[in-house]
Amino acid sequence: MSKVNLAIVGAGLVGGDFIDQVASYNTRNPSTPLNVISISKSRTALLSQDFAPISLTNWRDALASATTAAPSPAELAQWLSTSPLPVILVDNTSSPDMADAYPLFASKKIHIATPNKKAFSSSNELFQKIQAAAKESGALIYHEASVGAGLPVISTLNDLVATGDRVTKIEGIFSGTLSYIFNEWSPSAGPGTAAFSDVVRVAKEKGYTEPDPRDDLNGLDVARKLTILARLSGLEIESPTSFPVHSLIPSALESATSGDEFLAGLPAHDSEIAQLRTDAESKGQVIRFVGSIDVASKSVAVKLAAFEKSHPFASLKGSDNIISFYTERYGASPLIVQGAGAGAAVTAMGVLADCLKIAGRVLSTLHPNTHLEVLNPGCVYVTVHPVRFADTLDTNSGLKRPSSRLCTA
Ligand SMILES: NC(=O)C1=CN([C@@H]2O[C@H](COP(=O)(O)OP(=O)(O)OC[C@H]3O[C@@H](n4cnc5c(N)ncnc54)[C@H](OP(=O)(O)O)[C@@H]3O)[C@@H](O)[C@H]2O)C=CC1
Ligand SMILES: N[C@@H](CC=O)C(=O)O
Ligand code: NA
Repeated sequence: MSKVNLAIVGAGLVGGDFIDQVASYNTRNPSTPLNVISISKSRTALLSQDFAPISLTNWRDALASATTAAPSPAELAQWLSTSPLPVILVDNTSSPDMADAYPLFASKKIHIATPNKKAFSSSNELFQKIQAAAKESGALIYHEASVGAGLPVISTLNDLVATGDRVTKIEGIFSGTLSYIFNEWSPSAGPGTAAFSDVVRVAKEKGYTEPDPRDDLNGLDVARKLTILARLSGLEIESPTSFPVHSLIPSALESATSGDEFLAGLPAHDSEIAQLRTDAESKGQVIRFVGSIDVASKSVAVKLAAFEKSHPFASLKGSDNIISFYTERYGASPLIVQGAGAGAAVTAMGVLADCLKIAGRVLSTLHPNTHLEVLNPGCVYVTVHPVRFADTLDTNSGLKRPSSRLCTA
């Protein structure tokens, strides 16, 4: 057995690119393909019969004409628990209902790869339940793309923590949307001339924003990312609204009933925010939207701040994120991760890389010279070590059997 089944939920910007990347991966790796057994949107789905792989040729047309109702998370979990192969749920939605069902999926040993921040950044209770269910069943849960899209942010933090380094502070620009908006609106190269509302509209057109751009502009998306990183650094964060978060939503637009209504009303507020830019420029500074976690004082904050043009945050390009990890080992010279932090292709890449890591680790349990060790029993991150005594693989059942043969690896 060298395959896993993938159940994909969400086929929008990120999900669509993800499916295309899986199709391309399977073409390049025909002997070890990722078997896609379902693709669902909010209302309809393509579901495999008997877990046979779905053809990804023309999947968009097939999904557009599908009439099968999308299964509820509980129905999906029930079906996937009968999969003859290990199965990965790929949640490419931003749905809180999906996030709420992670404990159920994990309890059935359904592995999860996702860019959806909700499960790890909502209530601490949900976060704890997911960890407990994963620990109990051995389900692996990877969510690299939930912070900084495909950039290695979560894996870097986990490596720092797992190797015994002490993280003291994390700070940076965590929103691709807000990075793009402020890099364009308050450029380090010269005086900014663009209207704030125009730049927001282009950010949405480029696919950087959340499905509803207010989720970026209200600071909540950054707050969710900080919540995830703070929790992985060992801080107990009750929710993403339990610390100060700056919102860029004008108070008069707080009651807008849709993202489109909000965007239509935004130009009327361009001059309010332009004053901030004028003030910063008069001091030779630029405005950036930043997040910080101070581990020692347990303080987390999302804020607008002015930076000298020589500061690394001032010279970012496009939708780049920049994240600085200050730790005991790195001393005064922080470990910095920088690059595109939003967009369909780089986000889907992060999700696919997580699927490959899960597949590699799940399948390596079935191979003779490696085994899995859960580093932190409350945590879902694992590493692979060589073992001295090999297990033999029963190729019919796919189960490991202990063997007394000494492994030479
Ligand atoms: N865009 C980016 O740069 C980044 C995005 N992310 C995250 O990736 C995720 C996806 O974002 P994006 O692709 O932009 O969003 P989209 O709105 O483009 O796509 C969302 C998809 O999810 C489906 N969906 C929504 N709710 C449900 C549900 N309850 N059950 C089944 N399907 C559902 C939608 O179906 P339908 O079409 O029927 O509505 C749609 O196919 C989000 O969590 C986002 O935060 C993370 C990093 C970067
Ligand atoms: N809207 C988010 C997408 C990634 O999480 C962002 O702009 O960073
Ligand atoms: Na990432």
